[in-house]
Amino acid sequence: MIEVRQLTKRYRATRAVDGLSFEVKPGYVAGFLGPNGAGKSTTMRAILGLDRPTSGEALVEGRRYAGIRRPMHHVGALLDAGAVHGGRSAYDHLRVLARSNGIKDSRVVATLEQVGLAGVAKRRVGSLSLGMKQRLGVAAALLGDPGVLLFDEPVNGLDPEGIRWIRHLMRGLAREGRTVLVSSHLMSEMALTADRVIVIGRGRLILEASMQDLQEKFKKDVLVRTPTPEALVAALTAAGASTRSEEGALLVQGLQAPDIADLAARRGIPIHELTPRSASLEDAYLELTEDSVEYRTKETAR
Ligand SMILES: Nc1ncnc2c1ncn2[C@@H]1O[C@H](COP(=O)(O)OP(=O)(O)OP(=O)(O)O)[C@@H](O)[C@H]1O
Repeated sequence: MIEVRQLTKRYRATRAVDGLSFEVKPGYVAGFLGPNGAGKSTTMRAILGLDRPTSGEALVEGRRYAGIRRPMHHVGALLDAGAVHGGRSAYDHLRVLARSNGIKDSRVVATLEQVGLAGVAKRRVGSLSLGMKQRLGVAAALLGDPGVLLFDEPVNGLDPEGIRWIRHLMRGLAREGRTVLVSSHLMSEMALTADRVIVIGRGRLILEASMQDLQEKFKKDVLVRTPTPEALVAALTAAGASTRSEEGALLVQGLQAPDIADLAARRGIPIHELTPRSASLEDAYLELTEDSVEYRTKETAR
């Protein structure tokens, strides 16, 4: 479980995070979305005790990170996969981490297997490809078998095979009952991975919802074609729907497609096409974060 409560982090004049509250429960992958500079990394750093909140708090399994003894047993994170000591072997890199948290060497072997790096365990970290470094970062996060996992932009720079692997891994971790928080710029990526989304902009919460509710919320309208639009508009308006015309079709809001069909049938109005339309998730996301992006653009232009 992750609990972020009224979290604020200020850097001089910048409010990187501004009174942000949300929760992630075990058994779910939560997608953490927001435009550049929205405050995602700062929030994750606060959860991991790497940044001190100006006010508010971020708790992992009910405790502040700093108060957790041997934290790798409780929370694992993949932040910047490139930021590892290049001179050590993959095995030694993990062994140093493991020993600092009282984790047995046998666990190092097991996690190297789990992430598919057993064959390159003796290779220097510096010589590994970006995809392999990403897997090594994941191995480090999993070492202590933690209940909470944070991934900051894990698919950045990965090839399609690597992306599919990470997606699969995160879903599997949630299925095992772990709490997974993953940041991304891409709603389309999150649609394939996350059960819930937390969207932030300018350090504030814009939306926290299940992926299903988000899709429902952005159902746009129903496109209807009929040879007798006047009769249908009158019937729909009387039923409380709103309509507008576009390129020979009617766009109807306020009634679902089956209700429109039933209504038309009752009145003997012929229907030639009936198509429910929803905004793509990417469009929905852009609409949600539009204001925050504008704000940032103006701010940097100053
Ligand atoms: N150490 C710091 N010193 C000063 N300002 C900072 C620092 N870290 C972050 N910021 C500012 O805080 C804001 C939030 O940054 P943060 O990196 O958390 O956003 P983000 O959502 O992770 O962005 P991105 O998607 O680009 O990684 C930005 O305006 C950033 O410039």
